[in-house]
Amino acid sequence: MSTFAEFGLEPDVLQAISEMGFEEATPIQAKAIPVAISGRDMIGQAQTGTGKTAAFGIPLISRIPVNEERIVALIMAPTRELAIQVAEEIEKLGRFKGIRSLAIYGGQDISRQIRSLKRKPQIIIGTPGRLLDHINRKTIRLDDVRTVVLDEADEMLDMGFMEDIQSILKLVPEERQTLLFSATMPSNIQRLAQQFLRNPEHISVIPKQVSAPLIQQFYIEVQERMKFDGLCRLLDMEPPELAIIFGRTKRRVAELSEALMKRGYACDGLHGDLSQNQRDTVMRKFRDGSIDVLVATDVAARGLDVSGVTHVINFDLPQDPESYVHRIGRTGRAGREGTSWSFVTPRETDHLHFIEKITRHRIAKKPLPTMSEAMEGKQKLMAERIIETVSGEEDTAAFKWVAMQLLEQYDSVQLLAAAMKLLTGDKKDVNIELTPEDPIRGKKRKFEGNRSGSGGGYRGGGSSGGSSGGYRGGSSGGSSSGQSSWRQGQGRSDSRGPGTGYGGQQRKPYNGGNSSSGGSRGGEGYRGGRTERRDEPKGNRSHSEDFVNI
Ligand SMILES: Nc1ncnc2c1ncn2[C@@H]1O[C@H](COP(=O)(O)OP(=O)(O)OP(=O)(O)O)[C@@H](O)[C@H]1O
Ligand SMILES: [Mg+2]
Repeated sequence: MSTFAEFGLEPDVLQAISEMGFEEATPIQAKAIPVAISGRDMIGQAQTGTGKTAAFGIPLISRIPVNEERIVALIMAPTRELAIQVAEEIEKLGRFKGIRSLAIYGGQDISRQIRSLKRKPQIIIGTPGRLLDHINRKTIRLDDVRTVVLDEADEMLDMGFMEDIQSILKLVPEERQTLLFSATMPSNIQRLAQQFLRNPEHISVIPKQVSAPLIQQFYIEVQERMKFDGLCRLLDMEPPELAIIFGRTKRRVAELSEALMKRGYACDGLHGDLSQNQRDTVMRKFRDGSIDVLVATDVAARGLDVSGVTHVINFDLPQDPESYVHRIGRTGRAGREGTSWSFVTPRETDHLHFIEKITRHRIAKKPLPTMSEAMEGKQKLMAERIIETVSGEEDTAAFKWVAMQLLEQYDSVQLLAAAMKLLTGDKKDVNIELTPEDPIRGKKRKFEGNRSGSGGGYRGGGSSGGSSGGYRGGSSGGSSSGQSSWRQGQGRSDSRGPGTGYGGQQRKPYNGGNSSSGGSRGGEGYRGGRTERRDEPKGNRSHSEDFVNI
């Protein structure tokens, strides 16, 4: 358990941390902050939702002189939404010190970004494509950059950003610090690390199981054609506070969000075919709770941190175990609990078992919710809302006269039942037809089963020893990280009150990261041999638009 004061941070930075509601450092922060402040290169791996952003953000801000007027730090992230979010966190952390940061991403008016660059930010947070665009226009110079952070580095490689990253890093002085962060470290990351990092410290607080510990994971075996009704029943049976539903392709997400809207759910879709304005609007609505269901492609799988996400639903299974880990990691964050559901068609059960094997976590099978379970869930929600309204502050005076008149003529139970039926807004008669998706081909990975080889897998750093794949629990040195109970003391409070059935969720003490030593069982040798999961060829890339095809 570490308090932030132990790192010898400046008062301005400590004040910012405290105003953000952080009382104790998370395990990755406790280990990474001192190393990063010392200026060393580092590979940092820790479960989703455990504060990796501040783990690199705090040292970054601490190392920048207040009166610096040049760009001295660069953070790269794979998606626009993540760049925006990381920029917001950096902004908060650097507020009292007066650090200026700027997000640079595709889809946003470039001249506006050029105007903002005149404010002389010290930290740039960007997606690779747009960054290169600015570099080529000479509106961004990297000659003075002393620290580079690659957030979700493995995803950036996977999205085909290797060349862009190479071109960008060539322009950064060699005398620099490079930090690389992700919850997953497939073996291709080694290539990147070898090329760009110098004698990096491996810091990992991944226990045997890489997925976040506070997520209950379930799956439902369901025929493709039953998925949509199954989804509606699930949402009714277990009404989420906020939910993210992942679909495989952009078309799928567009169809699904439209279908859910038709059935009366407050939802919207997020995918790479939308304009940046539309994407921003959807994210804003989701963050402020005007919608409670976000349907998204994997564009939302990495890094996004939305307080109050209680459920993640894989409407379609992801292609690879890393995606699964990151997708479900949108819930169960910052010491809170969450639930994930995955729909698995009969032909995909092998693929699900493969995900279980690689993530070293059993996913419990549950039956498809029945219509009556769904109805019960809906009614319970309605009853809670009514009670909340009756006992709350809400002014119902305007309706009382009508209520009294109705009660004179009709039975009270009948009246309330009718009102609830109307309130539930049941639109299950609305006919919905989704274009069916092919099942994920659970094809064998190239290196699967290579038990003796030097195959990849999730490499947690830290631990020495064997070279076979699988998840490596990294912090073999018996870290003190396990029992800390970091959580936010204040700051992001949930706007929603109790009554949705999830509002009063307790924050649990953090108990991730208590890694057993030498966590590797070795053997899976998974090398992330990802088949194309995206629905657009890589060739469409241009530097003026970010390449985001999900
Ligand atoms: N020390 C802390 N105490 C309490 N809350 C914290 C602390 N550090 C970070 N948080 C909060 O935890 C949440 C998750 O943090 P963050 O997004 O950095 O996680 P992450 O490890 O980067 O996850 P992912 O792998 O999904 O990107 C954020 O809301 C953040 O504000
Ligand atoms: Mg992150």
